[in-house]
Amino acid sequence: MKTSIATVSISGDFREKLEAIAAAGFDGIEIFEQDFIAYDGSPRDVGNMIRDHGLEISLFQPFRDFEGLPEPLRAKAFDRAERKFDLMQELGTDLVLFCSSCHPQALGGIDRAAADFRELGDRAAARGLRVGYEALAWGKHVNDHRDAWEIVRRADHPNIGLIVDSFHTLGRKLSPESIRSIPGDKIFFVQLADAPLIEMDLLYWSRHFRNMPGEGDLDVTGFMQAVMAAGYTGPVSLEIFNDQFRSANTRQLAEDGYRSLIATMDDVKKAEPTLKIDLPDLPARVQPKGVSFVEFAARGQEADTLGTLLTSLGFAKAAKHRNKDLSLWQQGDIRIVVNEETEGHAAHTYNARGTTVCDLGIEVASAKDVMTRAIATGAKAFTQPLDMGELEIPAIRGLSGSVMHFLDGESGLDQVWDVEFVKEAGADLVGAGLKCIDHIAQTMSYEDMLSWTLFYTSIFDVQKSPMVDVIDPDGLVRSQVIESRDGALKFTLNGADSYRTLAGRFLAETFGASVQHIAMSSDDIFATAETLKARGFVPLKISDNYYDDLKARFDFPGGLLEKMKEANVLYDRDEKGEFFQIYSGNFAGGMFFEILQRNSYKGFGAPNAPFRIAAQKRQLPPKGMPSA
Ligand SMILES: O=C(O)c1ccc(O)c(O)c1
Ligand SMILES: [Mg+2]
Repeated sequence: MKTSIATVSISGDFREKLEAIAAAGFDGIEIFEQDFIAYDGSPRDVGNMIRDHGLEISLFQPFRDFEGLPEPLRAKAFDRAERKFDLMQELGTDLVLFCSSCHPQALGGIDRAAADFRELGDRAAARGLRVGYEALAWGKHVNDHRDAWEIVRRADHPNIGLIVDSFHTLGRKLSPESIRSIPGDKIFFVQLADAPLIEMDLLYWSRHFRNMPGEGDLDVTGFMQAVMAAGYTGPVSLEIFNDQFRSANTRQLAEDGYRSLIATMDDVKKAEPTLKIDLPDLPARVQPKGVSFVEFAARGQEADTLGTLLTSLGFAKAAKHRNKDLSLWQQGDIRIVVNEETEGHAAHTYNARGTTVCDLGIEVASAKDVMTRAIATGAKAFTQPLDMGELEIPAIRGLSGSVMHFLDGESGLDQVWDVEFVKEAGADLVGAGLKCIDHIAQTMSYEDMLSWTLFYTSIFDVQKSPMVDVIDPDGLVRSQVIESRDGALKFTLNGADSYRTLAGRFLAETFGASVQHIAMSSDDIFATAETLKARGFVPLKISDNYYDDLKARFDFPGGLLEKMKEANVLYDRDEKGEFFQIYSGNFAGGMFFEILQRNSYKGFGAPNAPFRIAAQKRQLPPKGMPSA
């Protein structure tokens, strides 16, 4: 299976785009004419530059407003086509996309359009070129792939074929099923794009909001099943118009594109195993079992401060690594590793960002399967030299330099704590009732949210929630939940637009670190609060106004509101149950811990977020001063 991507899909100048597209693993590109025109180089040089990157030109596009014109416009359109045929031959590509006409003087009529394409087919054939016809969702007379196919069918010319584009079909809510009955060899090319479901003008939606398959709400997999069932054997190409992508990181976008294409085609293959798809068999998305460990990079005084905070939270230093400067802090099923090494990945992370989370360990059924799937979808394996007796725990680089390890029972990797660590004698493992990690909150720039979501949803069997807005006194933060079906693994992704928000300040102060807070669950938050108080833990102080408002919104059994106020507990309720939260103060440039109790409640306390953020901001030093 050949993969391709339209140059308009990603940011950068022409050369940067090519480098990123080639590095991400694509076989070819669609040259979007504007990108070519903006480039200062001859068509031959451009063609050679593309081939020097190991890429082929799978398509040249778009040619607009061709069919159905009255004379003399018609003759002019053919002349224009001949000029572009010249260009294609210089570039070295044999396929061009003609999109359905939006010309105000275009006359309708399927047979008129078919006749135009038949004549065009003769002219293309004389040069060994092929023309594909695409119905734009907003075309003047042709805006449905079924009509475009009827024109191609009646043109009845070997050099004239159809181009289908998932956006134009699915965006108009047309069923892709009719594509199944088109002869596969008459489909010359297929373009894929997803989009979030937003009610708006089709053209505007298409030109500004398309995104990578899997990032939006359209059934791109179902569309592609129909195309493959037709017997299509050509390249599968991405064509994304997105305002945000035009300014985002070029390499990241190209990697996202490749990841989305492979994951989508794998979905197509799994949904309809009888289809012929030339793609290696991949393990299915992996069912995560939970967070095995969270590793902080810290050093000296900062490591001591973190240790003091962990102690006040009920953790005990349970073990030390045999060879390395790693401490294991434990409580219930929660493991926090503090890495004070001065060489290697944690040390690099510490040097760049200060105390921060440098690694996550995820428990899975098969580490081998998750690695195979992650690597096939473009993730890079991460390795470090091992000392004697150390286990090789498979790992990949996540986004923004983070590292994710996979531990399983299958290969005994979950025994690492007994194999590599030595228990500390007399560690107080009674704790404060914290049982397990409920969720991990990652802060990122808003433009990186789709990349992270795609990263998780293409590897793990997880669902994404709709995005919600969280109001910070200094801006908006967008929040999205990524959650496994049974809730064993939950991430909340927070996207900051402005550096003035709490999330944005964290990004600025930690140079783009990712994990900002870790939420841990208790079965009895008030008992936990008592123990924590005795251990010297200082909760985030919540305003009295908050409790007055709670009193107005909910009926509480006698004494509960007072207990919450006393312990600075935040509260929420949904149709399933109740939710209690306590926050720690900030440490290390804006990180914090959350303690929570869920009584069947499914959410994350979103209504409390603005008040929690405001309280956290009161703790910060004045703007412009570094935080503790
Ligand atoms: O928005 C457009 O004009 C446009 C052009 C070419 C395409 O292939 C397409 O899907 C849309
Ligand atoms: Mg298209």
